[in-house]
Amino acid sequence: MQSNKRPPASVLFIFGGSGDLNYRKLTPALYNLFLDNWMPDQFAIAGIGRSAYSNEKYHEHLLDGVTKFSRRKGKQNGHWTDFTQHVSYLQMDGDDAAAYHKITDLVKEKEEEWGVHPNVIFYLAVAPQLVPSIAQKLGALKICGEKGTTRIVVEKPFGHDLESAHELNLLLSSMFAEEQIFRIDHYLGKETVQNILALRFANALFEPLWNRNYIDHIQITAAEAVGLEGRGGYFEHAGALRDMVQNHILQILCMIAMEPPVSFDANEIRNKKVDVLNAIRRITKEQVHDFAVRGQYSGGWKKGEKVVGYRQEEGVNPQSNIDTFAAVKFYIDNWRWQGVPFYVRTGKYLNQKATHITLHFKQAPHYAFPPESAETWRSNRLTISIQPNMDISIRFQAKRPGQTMMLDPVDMTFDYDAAGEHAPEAYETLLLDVMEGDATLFMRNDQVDAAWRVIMPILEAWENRPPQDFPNYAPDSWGPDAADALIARDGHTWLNLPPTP
Ligand SMILES: NC(=O)C1=CN([C@@H]2O[C@H](COP(=O)(O)OP(=O)(O)OC[C@H]3O[C@@H](n4cnc5c(N)ncnc54)[C@H](OP(=O)(O)O)[C@@H]3O)[C@@H](O)[C@H]2O)C=CC1
Ligand SMILES: O=C1O[C@H](COP(=O)(O)O)[C@@H](O)[C@H](O)[C@H]1O
Repeated sequence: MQSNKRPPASVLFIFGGSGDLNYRKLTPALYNLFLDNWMPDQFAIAGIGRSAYSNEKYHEHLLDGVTKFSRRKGKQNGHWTDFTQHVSYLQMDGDDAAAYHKITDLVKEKEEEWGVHPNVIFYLAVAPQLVPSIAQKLGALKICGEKGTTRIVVEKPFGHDLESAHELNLLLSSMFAEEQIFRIDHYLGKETVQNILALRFANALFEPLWNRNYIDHIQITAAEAVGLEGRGGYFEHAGALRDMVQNHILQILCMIAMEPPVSFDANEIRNKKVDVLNAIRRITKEQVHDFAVRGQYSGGWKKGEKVVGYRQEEGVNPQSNIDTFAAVKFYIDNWRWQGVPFYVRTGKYLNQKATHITLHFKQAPHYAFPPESAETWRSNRLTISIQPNMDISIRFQAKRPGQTMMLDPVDMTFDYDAAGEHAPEAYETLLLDVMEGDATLFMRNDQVDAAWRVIMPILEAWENRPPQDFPNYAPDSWGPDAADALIARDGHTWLNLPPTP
């Protein structure tokens, strides 16, 4: 094990300790931090839920999740028993104020055992409608007044729309200081997303090109091959625009479009990002059909397996108008990006899992080669692949070896995959940041509001005008035809990268 500068003593309460997110992501991440020697010397983790579990049964349940979902794929589970010495389960109803003494009792017990006052972290991995009720009860606990040492982590979606997000922000800030509130967006913890900052701001090479003078347009794709995975009840109240665009995709867009930060101070980075959100052109509800496309998958075949359509999924209204696909064209009205379209798209049951950003450069000002020398001469592009491929690739024209002047596009690629299973998962990075009190990769209240403001006209237009053509795309496709038309109107096509061999 390497020797790391580790966070101070911490007690972590996970509301939703019996839920899916903890099973698949949080506990595997915490166990990896433990194996990599990043957990504090003194720590305790308490999962909270109404379900009944003995500690022993709870550990078994969590180990199952670790074996299936950890990046280590079940390797090094030999240290599991050591880890579970720190993990317990508290059966309680988050709506029952009388049960909250269980929390203060555990903190007190650990304080006495360790002889220090620990960080107390409340991770709210529960449905969004439960968040206000739990937050209110936590706010009433005496330990929550202790600024700096008590933190609350709120999962996405943060609110349901601009108004509810605003209310939630008001509620949280009436009980916690801003530096105690960690609004999580797990995309910001991904290694390849963080690397966007390194690529842009540690290299002078790209800066002169990174603007409207050289960039023709930008595409961001966050395609998912999976469907609902049992989350119909949640998705029916969300939809792809809320689930992915309002948060993950707009955050990536901010990192691509933001101005260089003066320092890596949390507020400096967040200021630069919020400037981008505030500069995104507001469209009216009437303009929405020119800028946004929605889709919903039908039943069909997915990699040789028969799957049901969205409206037949469990927990879904058989007449549902919820979007499982969304594509939007954004403009950023500022000096750097005037006139450069940013096309973004996301969807469930698409042809493959692929998250990537491509910057398509303008054509060379004068092309002296014979027209037949190349298939296309607008082929300069920079691709940042976030997942599952993790690489950065520059495409340019090169002479085909031989006696004639024929050109071919070639790729120069940096493979981030080399770190393989050693690269930390997003939730590892973010949980460590919470324990250390570093909010750089978390959303500030004004960022959340600004992101909602960007998508509200689209949400409102979609809610008021039912789609006439749902379902409108087949599983294993790249979404509805209208999404191709959205970008084709401007003379472009979506870039679908070939799958990993
Ligand atoms: N799952 C995922 O991949 C992702 C989830 N998220 C977000 O994480 C949050 C949780 O999602 P997920 O884990 O999938 O949801 P689940 O439905 O799997 O889990 C919900 C959890 O909430 C608990 N719960 C419900 N009611 C109460 C109550 N009254 N008191 C105490 N606990 C309660 C449930 O426990 P019990 O029934 O035992 O009470 C359960 O542990 C959501 O906001 C979701 O959007 C974000 C990104 C990805
Ligand atoms: O937040 C969410 O993200 C996942 C996709 O996350 P990824 O890390 O696998 O790309 C998405 O499936 C889910 O619907 C959404 O809530």
